Amino acid sequence: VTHGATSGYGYGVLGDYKTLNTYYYNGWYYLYDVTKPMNGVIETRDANNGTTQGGYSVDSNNAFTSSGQAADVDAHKYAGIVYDYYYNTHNRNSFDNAGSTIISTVHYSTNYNNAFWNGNQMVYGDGDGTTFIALSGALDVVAHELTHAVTERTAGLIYQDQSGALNESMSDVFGYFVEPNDYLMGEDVYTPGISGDALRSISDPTAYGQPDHMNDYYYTSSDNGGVHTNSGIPNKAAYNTIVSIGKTKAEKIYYRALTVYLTSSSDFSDARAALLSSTADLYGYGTEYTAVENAWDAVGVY
Ligand SMILES: O=C(O)[C@H](CCc1ccccc1)CC1(C(=O)N[C@@H](Cc2c[nH]c3ccccc23)C(=O)O)CCCC1
Ligand SMILES: [Ca+2]
Ligand SMILES: [Zn+2]
Repeated sequence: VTHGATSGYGYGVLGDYKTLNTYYYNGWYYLYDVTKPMNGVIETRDANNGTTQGGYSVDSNNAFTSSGQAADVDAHKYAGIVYDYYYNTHNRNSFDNAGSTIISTVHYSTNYNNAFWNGNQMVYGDGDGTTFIALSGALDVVAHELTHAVTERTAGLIYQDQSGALNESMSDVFGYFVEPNDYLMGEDVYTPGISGDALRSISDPTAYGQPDHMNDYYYTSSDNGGVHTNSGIPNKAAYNTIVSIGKTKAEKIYYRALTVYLTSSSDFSDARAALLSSTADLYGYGTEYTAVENAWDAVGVY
């Protein structure tokens, strides 16, 4: 066979073994996944501590087992898991619902304690080893970043003030829906020397300095009007909703609100209305509807 889909394996950022959808071509194995429906492709690249998109992550024997490959392994595996979540749960084919290739670049810059969606692709730093380890090592972070792409292609929530905090919240909330084993964000890659902490918590935003009520909205000019702080308020409302109606119904109303009702300038009150409309569409005006009303009442958003 000259080229084609292959199955490889590797070790992730936390040293865990995982199988990989790779692609063989001309003597090299690529982190290039062509197994998704409707030709959705996932490709992973390596910036080699530079700040370019980098070249394809490749290996000579389809075993991505070196320490330098761990970030590549997780970025690739987790992007595939997030693709599968959106396709299987919401029938969405990639971030644009048109099967666009999902591109990740790892080893971005040096000691880079962050990750981002740059409008075209995901980019992950390695962390400095104290504040963070390689950020693609957390499935909820990967889901957070890819959800920015979904939001951009749907509601288009402007990344400023309340619409920006909603944008942030959607990424944290879908980060939970993809990785529902805790209500924390980023715990797997944050402060390796400290256990049990995280970047944020949707069950208790105040644990990490975020407000969980409109009375404590943080007015600031930094961070696009405090989008990573004020997201605590809609995050808490989402937690309240999840606890009362369950994940399966909650993720349906959130996806419908994001793709049908929310717009670029939606504020918190618009989000309440969007979620209530979505709930009514899907489940009527019964217990689920009341639960969503209560969830937002509790954070002071009407
Ligand atoms: O996607 C996002 O919202 C964040 C993107 C941040 C960014 C934006 C523009 C250019 C570069 C970086 C990245 C994440 C984030 O929430 N970052 C926060 C918290 C944070 C991470 N690393 C930091 C270093 C210093 C200060 C704050 C941070 C932020 O940038 O505020 C999301 C999940 C994990 C990292
Ligand atoms: Ca988590
Ligand atoms: Zn974000």
